[in-house]
Amino acid sequence: MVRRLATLATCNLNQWSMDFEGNLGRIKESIRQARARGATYRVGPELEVPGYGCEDHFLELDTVTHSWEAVADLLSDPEDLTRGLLVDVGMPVIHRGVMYNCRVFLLDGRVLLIRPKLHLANDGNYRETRYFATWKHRGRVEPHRLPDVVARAVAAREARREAAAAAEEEEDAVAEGEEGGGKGKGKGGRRGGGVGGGGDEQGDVVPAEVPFGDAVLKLRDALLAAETCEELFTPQAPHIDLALAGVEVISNGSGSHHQLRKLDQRLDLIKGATAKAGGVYLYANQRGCDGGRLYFDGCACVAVNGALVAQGGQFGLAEVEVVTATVDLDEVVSYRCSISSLREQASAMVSPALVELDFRLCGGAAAAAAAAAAAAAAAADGPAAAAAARPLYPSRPITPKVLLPEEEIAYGPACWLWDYLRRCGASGFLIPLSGGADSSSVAAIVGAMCQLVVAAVAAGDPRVISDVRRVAGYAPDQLPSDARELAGRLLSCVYMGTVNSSRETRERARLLCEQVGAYHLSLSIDSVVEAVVGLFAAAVTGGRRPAFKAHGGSTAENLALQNIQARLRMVLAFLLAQLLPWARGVPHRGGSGWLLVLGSANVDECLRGYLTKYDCSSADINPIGSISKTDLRSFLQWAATNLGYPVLAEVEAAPPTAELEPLIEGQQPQLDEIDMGMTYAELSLYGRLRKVARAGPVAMYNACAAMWRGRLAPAAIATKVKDFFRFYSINRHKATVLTPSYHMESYSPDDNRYDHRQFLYNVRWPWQFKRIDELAARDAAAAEAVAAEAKAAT
Ligand SMILES: Nc1ncnc2c1ncn2[C@@H]1O[C@H](COP(=O)(O)OP(=O)(O)OC[C@H]2O[C@@H]([n+]3cccc(C(=O)O)c3)[C@H](O)[C@@H]2O)[C@@H](O)[C@H]1O
Ligand SMILES: Nc1ncnc2c1ncn2[C@@H]1O[C@H](COP(=O)(O)OP(=O)(O)OP(=O)(O)O)[C@@H](O)[C@H]1O
Ligand SMILES: NC(=O)CC[C@H](N)C(=O)O
Repeated sequence: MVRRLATLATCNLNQWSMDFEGNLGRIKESIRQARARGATYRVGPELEVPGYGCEDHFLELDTVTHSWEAVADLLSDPEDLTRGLLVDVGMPVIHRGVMYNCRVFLLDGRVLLIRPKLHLANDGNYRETRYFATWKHRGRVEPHRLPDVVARAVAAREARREAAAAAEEEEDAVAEGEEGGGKGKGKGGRRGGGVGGGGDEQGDVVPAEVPFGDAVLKLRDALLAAETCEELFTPQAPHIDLALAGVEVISNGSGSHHQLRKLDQRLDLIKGATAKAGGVYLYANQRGCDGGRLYFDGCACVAVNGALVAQGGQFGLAEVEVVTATVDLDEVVSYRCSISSLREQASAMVSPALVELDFRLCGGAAAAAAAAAAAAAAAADGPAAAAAARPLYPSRPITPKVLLPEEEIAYGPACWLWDYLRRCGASGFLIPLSGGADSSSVAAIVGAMCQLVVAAVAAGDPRVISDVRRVAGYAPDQLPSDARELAGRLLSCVYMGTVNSSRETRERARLLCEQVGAYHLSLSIDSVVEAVVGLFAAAVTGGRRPAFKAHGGSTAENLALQNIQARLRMVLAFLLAQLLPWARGVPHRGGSGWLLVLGSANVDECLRGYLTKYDCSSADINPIGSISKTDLRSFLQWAATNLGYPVLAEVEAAPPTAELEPLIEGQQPQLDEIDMGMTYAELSLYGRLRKVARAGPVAMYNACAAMWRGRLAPAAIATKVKDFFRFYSINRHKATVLTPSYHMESYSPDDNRYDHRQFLYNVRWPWQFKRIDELAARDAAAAEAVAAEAKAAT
């Protein structure tokens, strides 16, 4: 018996919002790779044509027009990339005056079906309902008129193919005499029975209209349908009805961002989708920084009947990564038939809207053509590729690869930084490096980036090679082979010490630069601080100088003297970023280049406001702005060994300090957790309760009281919660100017895109705090009553 075996392709693409040319190039490359592996279906990420993160650009009609232009280019591509390969791309489409987030199915130079998204993503960083509507006419298909640019492209391809066929016939006639030259010879013999596809050899008129709706593609040998990203996450996910309706292949083109420890959830959903109802599930995703704070973390994969059979990388520098699996569609039928309850539900299912298509996923003419293309590519590529083109066997289940959180912290931000650097025109990074945990983590992440770049160069990635040559200024015959050498070109760090700095932090900063390979400067900025304070005293107070608390000054003086050190560091950092390349004589595209200033405030200090507004926490971008101190500390431990920067273990072990107040007997008196009045562990808890668990002050008191019952008195818990809300609200204004950060943590307080709240509060919270006090009194009385009862019982 002939099994229904099909090779199907999905991919991770590093798209860049609004870069239509680059995006189309990457889409084409993924199609080429899918063809070379003999695939008959290729699915790409959500909105891959314009890029997922276009945001309000989606409101510009240009964005839709350019997307169609790109599709037209793809359909009429001289390589005929859609011949014999069902291509499924993501783009916005306007239908009857409404914009939808769509999948567009292409085959043989034609558009076959446009499938709009049914459930939009609108939580956290997602705002899809701002641009798109959901498709509400479930199970219905309507005609959609294609724009002229597409109709013309279809016609141009038809004309080209007809001309080629005529030329071929003429050649055959000349070579073989009049008996040769049968029509359609060697073309696979498909004939159009459905909409759009399959009629290309019959000289059909170009269809100006195509079906639009949540239809299933009824192929000659399989049923195939799409769901899009968020739909997988919904309680009534479309894949359930699709599977019950007998759809064997379900694809999901996604634009899904990285968040620490999130991959597990995504894989569970994908495996769960096919474990319950059987089927083949193909997941495609964007990968990289597409121009904003999010990092899309790829992980394209294929699951069959609850087991993962292929998985692409989560982080990586390759712009195009195609993942293929060979699947046995009969295994899907067999799996489903074996579950009685599934049979019962499936038999009650009403048929979905179908779009018929004369095309086979398995073994048919298209597959043969694809296999021939694969064999040809293999022959050209040598024995390894030839092996890949041998007869089909179903892909076997694999163990899902899920990275440690420490690895996610290293490689997600490292890849985000690489995308940002190569796309923004800078020649490297500048880090104001204090030798503390935060800025050291950022330096280590840049080191990890250099390691990834060197590995990609060694693997021969042409894109990385050309990017690194351009950004780091290598000569045409030169390439980086050592991550430390590359770091010496791309990373400059500056320690800006004062009399309040310790020898230890200065030394750790120096050592870290040595281990990473970064260019290092160590400065004393006392004279600059002195100049500014001196100016203030001369101009404002007639020579009376502010003093630190340790020297008898007030709180206001003490804070002002700290903040001026911190803010001057920011000014110096930007000056150095502008002029260091010039000072070092580094050639960069005819000039001397400039550096991106990296910030390193972590999520907890932003939440509490424990930072000086517009000091070095203000930078161009911040790779760790939404990572908690707790996670950063385990990252440092991991990186000391795994990235090969041993000094990070010492950095991690040192108590966090701002080093802004005078040393007392050579010791640093200012420790973060004491200064803040709360620990980083507590802050992390408050952060999660506030944002993830949506707790207001009273709900947070109740949650903490439940957690800390018996360990802390209710009044003490009430004080902690009130302290947190007081500091949070006093400092909320700082969140409005946070440096754009890689978004990694669900409790990020990033005011700009993610955590939308007011920034002027009544910091006494009179209503809420009174309620907390009442609850604390009630809890204390209850605890006393329990204790009294227990005492009476003994
Ligand atoms: N509601 C409001 N809306 C808009 N702006 C408001 C505002 N309230 C104050 N402001 C402005 O903000 C200023 C106060 O903020 P800012 O100047 O930052 O000063 P501030 O928050 O008072 O002090 C900075 C704090 O961060 C600590 N620090 C400093 C350096 C490093 C580290 C560390 O991370 O280790 C910590 C330092 O010890 C101190 O506790 C005010 O002078 C005012 O200009
Ligand atoms: N002595 C210094 N030299 C260079 N940069 C410094 C110095 N002190 C602070 N900075 C910069 O200012 C930022 C904010 O300073 P802060 O004292 O708040 O450090 P932090 O957020 O605790 O970070 P870290 O753990 O890196 O010290 C630091 O992350 C660092 O980039
Ligand atoms: N683009 C989307 O639909 C993404 C939404 C989804 N919840 C995710 O984070 O992956």
